[in-house]
Amino acid sequence: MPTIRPWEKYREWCREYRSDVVFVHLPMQPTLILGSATAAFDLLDKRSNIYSDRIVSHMLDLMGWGFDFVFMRYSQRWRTHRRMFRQQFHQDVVAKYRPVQLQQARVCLLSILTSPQYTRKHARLYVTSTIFYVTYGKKITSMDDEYVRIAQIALEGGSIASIVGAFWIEYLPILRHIPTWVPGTVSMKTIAKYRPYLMDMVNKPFEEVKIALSSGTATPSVATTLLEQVRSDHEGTAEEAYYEEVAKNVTGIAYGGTQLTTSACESFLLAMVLFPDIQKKAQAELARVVARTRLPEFDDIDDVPYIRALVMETMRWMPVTPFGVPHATISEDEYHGYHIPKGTMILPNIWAMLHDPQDYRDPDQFKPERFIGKDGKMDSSVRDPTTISFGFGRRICPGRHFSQNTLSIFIASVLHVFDITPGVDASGKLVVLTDEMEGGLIAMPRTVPCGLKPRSEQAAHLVREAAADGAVLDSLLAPLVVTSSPADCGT
Ligand code: HEM
Repeated sequence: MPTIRPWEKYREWCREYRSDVVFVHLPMQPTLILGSATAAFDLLDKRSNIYSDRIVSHMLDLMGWGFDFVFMRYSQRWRTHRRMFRQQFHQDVVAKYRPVQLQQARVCLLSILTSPQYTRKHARLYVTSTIFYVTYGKKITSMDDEYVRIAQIALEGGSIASIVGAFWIEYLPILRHIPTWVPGTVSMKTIAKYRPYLMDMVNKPFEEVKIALSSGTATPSVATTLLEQVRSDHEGTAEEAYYEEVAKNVTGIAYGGTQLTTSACESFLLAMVLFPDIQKKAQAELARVVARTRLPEFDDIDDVPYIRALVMETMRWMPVTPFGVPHATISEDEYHGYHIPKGTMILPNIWAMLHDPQDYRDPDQFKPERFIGKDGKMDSSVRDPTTISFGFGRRICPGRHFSQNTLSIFIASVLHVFDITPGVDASGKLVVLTDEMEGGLIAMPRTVPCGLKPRSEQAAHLVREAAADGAVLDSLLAPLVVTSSPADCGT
């Protein structure tokens, strides 16, 4: 199986065989690639009762990812985890996290104003600090924070372990018994390297919240809500330990989504430089609706259709999970005359679906206009890319509402305050940007601009004022203190 930008190869195969489904005979792993939205909806949505399983990955399992219901088999254990997670992140609940998202977006504006050459780092910090605050009530002021570093390394391990076809252990599980000192045991060495970080990522912050809760000093968060709920429902029962573990697991999962949301923020920044006319149009809408005398709020988003379309186009143009998370069949099936065996891995080629010229003309162009009708309102006849980019059926991303809010307020805030240009690298050369993506399960733009300049003195003043007048209150306010790390301009 291709391991570098596999989504492009998968599309090639579908074109070569003139089919929107292509069957690949991997050793011991029948695999079906879905190349069109129709095939994905037909199978993963309409037949979700048999298409909602996951393939057991020996790499992920041995690394410790069994806690994460993203990778769990379709089972009662998965249902319990998903239900508990959903209680904290469904559409109506996520509105309560908006003040944190807004506050962090403004901290991010101040950081960009102070050191635009670190824009990529600031965007990462924005998404990360938001999720850490919401899940653990923990304030994160730097990407050098111990917990952030642990989580980043753990996720790097997850991303590497999930590359389809990259590790022999998936096909020869017996390899797990070969000691790591034997030359060539890449799988076991990779597992041994990342597992300790994963354990710390899940356990450490949760244990901290538990201690704080017992001493009455915990900041309200998803973790405290879940712990209190477990205590009220199960204290003293045989199930208490089990539900507490579920609470720990679902809280630990949320950080996984930060990589994806960060990638989406980065794609937006890149698109604004590669398509400068779109940037100007979006800024004009914000100037008209929000006016230059204040910063955007969540309530403004309903009144700026072009910005909403721009958020949708960001999710379409550079999908951050280009082939989603593979599903698996629970029983055998038939589709368009093809026999699909039980246990088949299903790879939805999300990237190809979102670049299908039949649904999205000139798919490589960044054109929010495609989602807006002649009346200036959202055109519901054009397929909303978020019905694809967040996956399908019973496994659809349960963090999507939270993530969309994080992305929308970032986009509106940055565009209202800054002109986005390529920027210069450490040697003073203009950054050369490309629309290439890199990564595996999670993809990101290879280059990100860092030339963000305040649109006016008034815009810069608004950002400083928001910081000074207490709209953003505490130490979170401090713009990222950049120490010795090199500028992350471009890459
Ligand atoms: C741009 C941001 C995001 C994108 C594009 C995205 C996309 C996806 C996709 C494609 C899946 C697999 C769905 C399937 O199996 O068909 C998924 C699953 C999941 N996502 Fe997201 N996601 C994002 C952000 C988040 C965030 C912020 C969170 C947490 C707050 C989150 C939590 C989850 C969880 C828990 C699952 C597993 C669902 C299951 O297997 O039942 N995601 N996401």
